[in-house]
Amino acid sequence: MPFDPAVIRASFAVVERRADQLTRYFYAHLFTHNPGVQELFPARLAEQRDRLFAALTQLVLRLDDPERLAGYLAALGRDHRKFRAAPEHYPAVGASLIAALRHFSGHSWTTEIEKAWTEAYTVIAQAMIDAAAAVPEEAPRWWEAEVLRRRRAAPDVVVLTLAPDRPYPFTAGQYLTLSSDRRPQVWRPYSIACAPRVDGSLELHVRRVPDGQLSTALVNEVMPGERLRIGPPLGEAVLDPGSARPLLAVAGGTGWAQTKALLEQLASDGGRPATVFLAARDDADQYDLPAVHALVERHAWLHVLLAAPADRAPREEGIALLLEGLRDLGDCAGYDVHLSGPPGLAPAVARQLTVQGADPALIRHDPVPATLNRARPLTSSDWFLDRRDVPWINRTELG
Ligand SMILES: NC(=O)C1=CN([C@@H]2O[C@H](COP(=O)(O)OP(=O)(O)OC[C@H]3O[C@@H](n4cnc5c(N)ncnc54)[C@H](O)[C@@H]3O)[C@@H](O)[C@H]2O)C=CC1
Repeated sequence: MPFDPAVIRASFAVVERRADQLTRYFYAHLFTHNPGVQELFPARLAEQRDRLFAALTQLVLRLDDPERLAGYLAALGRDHRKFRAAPEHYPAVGASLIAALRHFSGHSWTTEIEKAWTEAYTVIAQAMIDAAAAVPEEAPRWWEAEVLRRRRAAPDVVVLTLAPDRPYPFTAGQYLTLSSDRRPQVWRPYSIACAPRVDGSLELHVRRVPDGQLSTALVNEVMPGERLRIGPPLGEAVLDPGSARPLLAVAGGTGWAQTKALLEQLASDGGRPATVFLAARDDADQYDLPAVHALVERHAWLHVLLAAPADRAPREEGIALLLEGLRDLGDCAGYDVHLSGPPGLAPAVARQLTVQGADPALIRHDPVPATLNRARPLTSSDWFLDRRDVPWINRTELG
């Protein structure tokens, strides 16, 4: 690699806490210097800003692992075909990114850092451009998909069945990005909730989130017969194809979608011992129980444990209940572990299962959003103002 990953990482740590301002500055810079580009972006940029920084964080995390970096960049480059990103757009984005990094690094910005970022961005952009160019021109930039069925599974959750207009090759455990003309230019990721099917249809589980532009449209407005747009499949949290180890999956809320796909795939591969912890906010929030029961009845190798606190219990209670249930499992050595659910779940559960003997190299989950990495305090007063767990108190022992 022409640049030093350590220089990039150290410089990224300086701006990480200012992610919001940095990305705001980035887009302002990009739109000011490139009139017309703004049309490619959604009207409400707030969530888009978060996504840019999340992608940047994923890149920085992979800098030391050229193979994983290459895979990530190739998928990102192919995915950007759906935005009609062209090679000539990349220098403009690079210039605005470096301007933003420089602005928020203050005095710590040096010519050495600028050189490292410029070189890193050149490598990143070229890898994305090459990956996009390697896709045959006639290959779809996105797929049109008709909503075949829409089932309201809980007051704020719908299960959608989609029929893509062309074959949609994917591996169980992957996710896709989805867009609707009801919210132009807004693309959101959803795990595919099934293994590949003979009829080519796809299942998605969508929960309406507060202020969620697309999820609100999908849960409240979208009807069977309507057409949506889906981007190419993404994600690496798939089954290890060569593994004969037992599987341990932990799913929170609609994270069940990914687990369900993995279980269907295990079943079609002949099955192997699998234990699933399925956590919800309360009993009524276990939105897909008929499918869970059907899987358990059909497959003797499958064991599912449901974790749901009493109605309207505080969120912390749901988390505690899940972690307690996992603790009862005891030794977790030798499992393939799959985690899916809200952003905090994977780090918390991975930490606990590792203590219980799980091998960190066998734990898989989708990337955790960058917002979780922003907890690093800027100053000592920040540190005192932040609410945090006190690590030296074991709450369960106190109770
Ligand atoms: N592939 C994936 O990882 C997928 C992730 N998701 C994400 O899953 C989330 C689903 O949200 P909701 O359904 O609202 O779930 P939720 O926020 O209601 O959580 C469901 C349950 O998960 C457990 N949980 C939550 N936070 C935890 C933590 N920090 N540590 C340990 N356990 C925790 C609790 O038992 C909770 O009751 C969304 O953020 C969505 O983006 C959804 C689909 C697939």
